[in-house]
Amino acid sequence: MEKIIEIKNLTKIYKNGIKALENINLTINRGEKITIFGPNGAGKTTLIKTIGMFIIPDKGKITIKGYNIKKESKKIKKLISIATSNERSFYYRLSLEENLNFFGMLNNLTGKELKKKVEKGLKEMGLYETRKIKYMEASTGMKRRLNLARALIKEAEIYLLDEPTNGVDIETKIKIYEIMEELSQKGKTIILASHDVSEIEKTDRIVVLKKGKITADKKTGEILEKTTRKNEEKLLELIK
Ligand SMILES: Nc1ncnc2c1ncn2[C@@H]1O[C@H](COP(=O)(O)OP(=O)(O)OP(=O)(O)O)[C@@H](O)[C@H]1O
Repeated sequence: MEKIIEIKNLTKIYKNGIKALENINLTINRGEKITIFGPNGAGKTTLIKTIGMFIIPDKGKITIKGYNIKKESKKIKKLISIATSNERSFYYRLSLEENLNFFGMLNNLTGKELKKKVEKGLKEMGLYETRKIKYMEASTGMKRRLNLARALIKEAEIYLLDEPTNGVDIETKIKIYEIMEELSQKGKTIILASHDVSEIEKTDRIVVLKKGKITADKKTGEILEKTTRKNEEKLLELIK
């Protein structure tokens, strides 16, 4: 298996003294679908954002496809696409469609390809009808879906998705799972931060974080049963 992400002795301490990540060691292979699972405040978002280069770690090393994130961030930017909640980097006065167009252009999409991808993204996320609404006038759910559409239209090798189906309706949820499956079929690596059983079931591996430390790393099938009934209890057992 080809290693795509290697994390060694990663530590992140916020200015308020909170150690959000402590000595994390993790290797992720190309094409894996993996969930970072843990209770509130465990460090999931911090880990996702550190891999996504939004957060600078205090200690440790991350390499992506052999590139060091400290020294070769430009190369890595092309390889990753990230969707986190509380996204602030949209233009408030632009419409949903204009925001996606702008982002597509930043990612070197032009002409027909840009148009096609933006349209597909809007349709997949159920935003086509409301595409002319200004970002500042969109509902929270629309903003979340736009955030996902933006992450999913980018041609990347690694998709980092922080609770991707949180706050979206069932139809969009199913669509997101379909897209995740499509990406996976193409050999893309997908990393989720999640509490959601149905989301976790779609991944192959579960890495459990507790108070900034990895406490378990298992194949999803080793933990969860095929029938989903008891799975919520099993996941709770892991973070007790
Ligand atoms: N910008 C920040 N400044 C200071 N402390 C922070 C900051 N962001 C997160 N923390 C703290 O770091 C710890 C890990 O937070 P993080 O958001 O990574 O956890 P999480 O597992 O994603 O939680 P949740 O499931 O609630 O989203 C928490 O104790 C949190 O309060």
